[in-house]
Amino acid sequence: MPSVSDAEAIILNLVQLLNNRQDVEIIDLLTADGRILATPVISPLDFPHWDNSAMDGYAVRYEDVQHSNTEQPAVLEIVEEIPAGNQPKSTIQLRQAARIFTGAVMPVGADTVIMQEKTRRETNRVFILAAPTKPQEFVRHKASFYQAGTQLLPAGIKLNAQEIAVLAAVQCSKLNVFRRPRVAIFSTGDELVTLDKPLQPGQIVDSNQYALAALVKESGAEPLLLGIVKDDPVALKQVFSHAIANADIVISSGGVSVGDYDYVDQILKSLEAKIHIHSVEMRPGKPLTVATFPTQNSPIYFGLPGNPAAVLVTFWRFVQPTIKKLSGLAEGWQPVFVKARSHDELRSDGKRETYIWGSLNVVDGVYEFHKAGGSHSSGNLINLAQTNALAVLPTGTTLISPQQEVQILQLTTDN
Ligand SMILES: Nc1nc2c(c(=O)[nH]1)N[C@H]1C(S)=C(S)[C@@H](COP(=O)(O)OP(=O)(O)OC[C@H]3O[C@@H](n4cnc5c(N)ncnc54)[C@H](O)[C@@H]3O)O[C@H]1N2
Ligand code: MOO
Ligand SMILES: [Mg+2]
Repeated sequence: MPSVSDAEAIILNLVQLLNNRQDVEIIDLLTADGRILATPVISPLDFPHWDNSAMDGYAVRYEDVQHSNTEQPAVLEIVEEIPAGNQPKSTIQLRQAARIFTGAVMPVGADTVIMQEKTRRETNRVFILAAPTKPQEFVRHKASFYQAGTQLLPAGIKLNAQEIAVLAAVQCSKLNVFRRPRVAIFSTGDELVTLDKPLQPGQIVDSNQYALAALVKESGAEPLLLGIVKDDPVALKQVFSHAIANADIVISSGGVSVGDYDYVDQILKSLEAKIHIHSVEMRPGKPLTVATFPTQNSPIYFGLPGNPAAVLVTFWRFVQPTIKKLSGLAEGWQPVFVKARSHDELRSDGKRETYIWGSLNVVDGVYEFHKAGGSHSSGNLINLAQTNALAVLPTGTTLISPQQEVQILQLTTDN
């Protein structure tokens, strides 16, 4: 049975990245947040586009004001007023200044701006009450932030507000992003019903389908919901075939253990799948199955164990990084681990790497993990609500005492 880190390496090695030519769509900038840029962006514009003032004040020649102070202020003639958005008309000569405002174009001849708080004005003259600390003070020079023609944004980054602002500033209204990965999801089990049906004895709601749909969307992919499939090899094979043909990743839950009605293994064999993982040394999630198929562009198949907590834990640990890596993200698709102080005692039998759900908070600037109250059975989904972290006890560790340090998997979808 592979360890969790061996299983992770096997899985991430199976990922075929989306292609930056075929798997691209053109979208409007207003809908770009959260998408992954497929083509680098180069702009023909310099930033700033022209020399401009960083302050409301006066554009001057440094040589005129370098020795100014309150006792002996330089006195300059104001020859022009330049609000933002206007093109200056005059050239600033010796002992001249232009009234200027933040963001306005610097006039030719001036090289320095004096903020208005360091000046006194009398009609068309300005007294400079303090020398600038250096030549060119408060001038934002053309191309000092970004030079036209160089790479502005690389491919493979996730677009957030910062990048969208940059793209707007360079007038990029349409852009190439990777299409969202398609993830087929189905649940297996004769006991499962949709949530709108009255529950008969022995039946439960197929909550895994809802959990997985939300997880897939949070990871930036598009879920293809294939519903509930009975524990029937014929029906299962049909849904498997449809899923394989229509998705980049296929996820099923249930039916991967050793019970008489756990048919997944049998179906995979009949589809000539290559089974890469059959079980993992972890709790919950031991019977995780991972396979690929002998088709071109085979999706990666994840047979997640049916227990609701096992579904979430194995998704966070293995499926989410797989989706993110496949989606074109150049980096930052790996799970994020942090160290925290455990508020509670955490226990494991030490036989498998154990994931204990709870919440991660910052207390006095230090991460603190609180174990969720209630049962930590992998069949219990109730106390998973309101959690945001998993404490990880490696194989061989049986106890983490209160206040002891513990490794935490953060359950953020963003990074
Ligand atoms: N003899 C053994 N029995 C089990 C083993 C084992 O090693 N030997 N492993 C246990 C572990 S660990 C897990 S995890 C489960 C995995 O079971 P399956 O993947 O075969 O899943 P099922 O048997 O179909 O269901 C398990 C459990 O989860 C509930 N379930 C299933 N699907 C859903 C759904 N869509 N929504 C909500 N709940 C679901 C189902 O009713 C069962 O209670 O096997 C153990 N047994
Ligand atoms: O692998 Mo499990 O421990 O019941 O989820
Ligand atoms: Mg079973």
